[in-house]
Amino acid sequence: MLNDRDAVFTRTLALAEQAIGLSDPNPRVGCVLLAADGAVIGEGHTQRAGEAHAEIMALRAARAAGLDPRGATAVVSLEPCSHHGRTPPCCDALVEAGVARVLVASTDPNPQVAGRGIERLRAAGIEVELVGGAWGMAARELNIGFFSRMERGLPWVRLKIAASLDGRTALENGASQWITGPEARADGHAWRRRAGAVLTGIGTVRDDDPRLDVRLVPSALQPLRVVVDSRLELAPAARLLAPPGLVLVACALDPDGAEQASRAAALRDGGAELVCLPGAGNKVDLGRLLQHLAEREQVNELHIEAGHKLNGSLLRASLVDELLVYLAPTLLGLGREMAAFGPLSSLTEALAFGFTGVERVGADLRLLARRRE
Ligand SMILES: NC(=O)C1=CN([C@@H]2O[C@H](COP(=O)(O)OP(=O)(O)OC[C@H]3O[C@@H](n4cnc5c(N)ncnc54)[C@H](OP(=O)(O)O)[C@@H]3O)[C@@H](O)[C@H]2O)C=CC1
Ligand SMILES: Nc1c(N[C@@H]2O[C@H](COP(=O)(O)O)[C@@H](O)[C@H]2O)[nH]c(=O)[nH]c1=O
Repeated sequence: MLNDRDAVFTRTLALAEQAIGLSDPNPRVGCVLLAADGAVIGEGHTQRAGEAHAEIMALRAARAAGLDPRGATAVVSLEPCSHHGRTPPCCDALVEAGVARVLVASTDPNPQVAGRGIERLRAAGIEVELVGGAWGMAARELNIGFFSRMERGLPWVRLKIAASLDGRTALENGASQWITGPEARADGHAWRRRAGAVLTGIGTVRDDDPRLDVRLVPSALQPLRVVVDSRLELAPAARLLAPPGLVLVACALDPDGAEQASRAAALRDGGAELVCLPGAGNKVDLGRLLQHLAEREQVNELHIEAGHKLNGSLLRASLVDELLVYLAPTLLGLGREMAAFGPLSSLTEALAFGFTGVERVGADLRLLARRRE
């Protein structure tokens, strides 16, 4: 029985959270169906892309329990879809089911459809309330990458760094495994799971031969692995070319040019996709790469685990929205910094972030900070 609005939206958002690592590139949405007395008659969340949305799952659950959704209130975290994508519109399903009222936490940020679902439901005689406020913000926060892709044509870029207390991410000789403890590393995988892609630089692949997959926490999906590799130096034997998941190599050379055609062929034979995005100084254009990831690969959240050079370039170009920093209670002295940029000539040039979270994870600290405009 959910009579209280906060309780019902808490449940709706908890359902939506269950779509993390499942529904990408579709948004994470939850739906609760309530009878007139507040009894929950069905609930659901978005499934894999191409499969049922939250509203359909909730209607199915009600019917499977022998309960009639006619006259019910549907509580949804995001406006029901009104268009034919890979599945038919949820609005039509709610209308056909005879739902009397719909409470919506947030509108859909997709400019082509925003507000249309609400209009369509109202046109069918359903009472619709756009609740917004704190619940609208919570629905948006859970889908921060989807909103970013729809509103800016860019993924939400989260840079993960594992560092010592004195800010070192590796020793001078490149050794870095491991600075943080097992709990922090598993937590890092939970953040990888939220992302449509994990991005790194060729320097990290050379030094660490990382896998960059999600394996320390369960996940239905694996993120795309992306390597910034201007000169196409990635070795076909690199571990990240092994399953699971796909790999995209971003280079600045024509991959089919005479000199690198055989290297390109070897990478393609290994299952990698290559994209040529040349920028200044014969390096990959990082801004165009982010656009490519949003537009072509439909990446909502981009998780970066790169070394100091690529981190520095991304930060300096204001391409990072959020920092996810794990701090280990150790000092490493001289070594590689978090991000190589500068030197700045004045403190007013500092890249400014605001802390949004701090938590102890095992023996380490996890800090979250967002870029200040
Ligand atoms: N503790 C931690 O959280 C982590 C630590 N590490 C450590 O970091 C070290 C590796 O660092 P690093 O060598 O800096 O590796 P990076 O992952 O930063 O890769 C460096 C490469 O990134 C590319 N790059 C940098 N800037 C640009 C730009 N503006 N445009 C396009 N491409 C760019 C360059 O590739 P190209 O030359 O092809 O243009 C450069 O060689 C290792 O010791 C590793 O263990 C790595 C990841 C995380
Ligand atoms: N050293 C370091 C991290 N390093 C990051 O993890 C990558 C290895 O990923 P994988 O091969 O999937 O296990 C490595 O290349 C680097 O990006 N991460 C952490 O949580 N803590 C650490 O101390």
